[in-house]
Amino acid sequence: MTSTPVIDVERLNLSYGDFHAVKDLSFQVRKGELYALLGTNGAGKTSTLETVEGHRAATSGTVRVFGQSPRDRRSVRPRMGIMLQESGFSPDLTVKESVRMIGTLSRRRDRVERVLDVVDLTHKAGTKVSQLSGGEKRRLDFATAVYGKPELIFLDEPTTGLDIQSRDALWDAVDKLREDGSTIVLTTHYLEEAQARADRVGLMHKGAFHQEGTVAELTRTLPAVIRFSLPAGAPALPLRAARESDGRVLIESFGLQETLYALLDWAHANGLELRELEAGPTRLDDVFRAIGDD
Ligand SMILES: Nc1ncnc2c1ncn2[C@@H]1O[C@H](COP(=O)(O)OP(=O)(O)OP(=O)(O)O)[C@@H](O)[C@H]1O
Repeated sequence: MTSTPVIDVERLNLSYGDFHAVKDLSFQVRKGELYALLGTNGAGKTSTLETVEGHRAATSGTVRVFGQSPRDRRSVRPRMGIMLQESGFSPDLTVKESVRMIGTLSRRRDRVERVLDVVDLTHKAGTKVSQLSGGEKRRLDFATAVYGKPELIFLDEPTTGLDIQSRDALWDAVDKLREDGSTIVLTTHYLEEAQARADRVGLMHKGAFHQEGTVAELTRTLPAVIRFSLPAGAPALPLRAARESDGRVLIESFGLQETLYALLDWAHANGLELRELEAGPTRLDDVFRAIGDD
């Protein structure tokens, strides 16, 4: 039996006065998935998520979370952890008091010490929020998502301002939550993080999905890219190529391996070095760039 999706959005519309911000949007997130809701600025991601989180009423359409309306806060809210871009902890509270407050507000059970350990703030337990660095504040925000290991977790730009060690630690913690069965909804402008971790991506533009699917499904629509520099006076290339503004050669290919064979054969036969050679599959960045202004 296929279980009820954790999130089920059907023909969601959101308007601000005359402005139609979200247009007939439908998507589902299944149990255990990491779903990345991505998009251009102003695409409608925040508006959509606020509705799914129960903070905003839909203009029309239906939103179900665990099969219920997210506006039914008493039953749905304790099951979701929301890491906002800023949690707004009181600056006068200590880190430990803030984490304890998450427990009171969320009505989930956990040990404050365990949560402090997960977000690596044990050594700052007695420090006031106002005295934390930007990265430490962000890790405290992350505690709202981790506390009580909720079934559904929203991560809004979770790694902004974090150094590489803290980023890795955050993703390790997310991986552990997923092993325990949590479902994750991620928004981020760090596309490489979504590329590496999302099971599926909903890519929004101007209130609707431009594309939705796995990363492979999204990137398959664009060719892979090969870049390199050639010495002056090199013979003409045997493949269709363009020149980038910095003079590097750019070749696009839907058959990366075959094209590379042809290119390397040609370079070898002509005794040429392809300097700064890069070749790789299309990335989510490229899919974003291809959205254009349509
Ligand atoms: N309270 C509001 N009143 C009027 N318009 C709004 C309001 N909130 C959002 N909008 C508009 O709705 C559109 C969608 O905004 P939203 O914040 O959902 O986009 P987003 O995808 O989260 O954007 P970003 O990546 O820039 O944060 C934007 O054009 C925005 O200007």
